[in-house]
Amino acid sequence: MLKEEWAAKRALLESELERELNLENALDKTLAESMRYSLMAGGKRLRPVLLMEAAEAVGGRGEDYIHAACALEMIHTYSLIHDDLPAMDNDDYRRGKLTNHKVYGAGIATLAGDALLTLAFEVILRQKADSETLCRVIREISQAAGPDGMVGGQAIDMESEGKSITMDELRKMHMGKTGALFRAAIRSGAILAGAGETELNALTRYAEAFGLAFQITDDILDVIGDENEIGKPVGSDERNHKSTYVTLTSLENARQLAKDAVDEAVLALEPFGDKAWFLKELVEFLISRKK
Ligand SMILES: CC(C)=CCC/C(C)=C/COP(=O)(O)OP(=O)(O)O
Ligand SMILES: C=C(C)CCOP(=O)(O)OP(=O)(O)O
Repeated sequence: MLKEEWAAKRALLESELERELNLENALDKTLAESMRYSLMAGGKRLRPVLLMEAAEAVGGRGEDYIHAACALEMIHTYSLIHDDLPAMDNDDYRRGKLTNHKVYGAGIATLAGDALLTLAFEVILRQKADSETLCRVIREISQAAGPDGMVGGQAIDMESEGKSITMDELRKMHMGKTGALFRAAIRSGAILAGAGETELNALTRYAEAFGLAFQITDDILDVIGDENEIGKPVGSDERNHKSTYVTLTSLENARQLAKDAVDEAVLALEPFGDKAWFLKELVEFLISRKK
């Protein structure tokens, strides 16, 4: 069952992330607390779970890749802390709690993000794998997080506020801002578990469709979601004058685009049969999610 498997993988992550954040030996207690505040605030842990499940789809054991999985969640959490800062989206709530800068101030919040990003690369070095494979995975993740991936997409996002952009530009922005890390998560899990080129290509196709379905759903939830359930403000895209799949088309159209992306993702998994059951159920669940 999807929920049980997801919960089991999440539990493993929670305890490993907890172990990584050693408050007692921290050079600066406030910084360590602020990193912990956001990292342990209960996200869905989608990216690390995807990494582990991609490994399972190619016959590996997800648990064996826990360090790479933790590193991804640290990078994702850093990006959320920075995304919420006054200089970016200026949001007050995230993961059902006040945003990091609302509690610790913008300076410490910026440093907490920086620290999680750098810690991620120390943590991934704990991952057992032959050095060539590990270097390949670190390259996947750093490229996805960097200027030609997440950071680049975020820059396009900021520069597009208040402007009308085309569907093509929107897709390009999201492929960087959100899609790149999902893609790196899935590819990294597959690479670590020894996927061949054909398997890797199929999972990359799944990853790209997954990212698209996730983003369209995020845009839809920003319009019709329940603030208490999603743990962050709704209507923020409109307030920040952002183009989304909903504003560029319509709610109905956005729903259809999300469904098409799910179909594409499921199709990409066909060669894996039952081994990819979790990835299949997850993407199907994704478009009906409430948070
Ligand atoms: C380098 C940085 C800061 C990257 C941010 C990446 C990211 C996916 C932010 C959240 O996007 P969003 O603003 O669309 O989502 P939410 O509604 O969750 O804030
Ligand atoms: C990419 C976007 C839209 C930011 C939120 O990501 P998630 O929806 O995965 O957030 P958490 O569950 O990790 O809080």
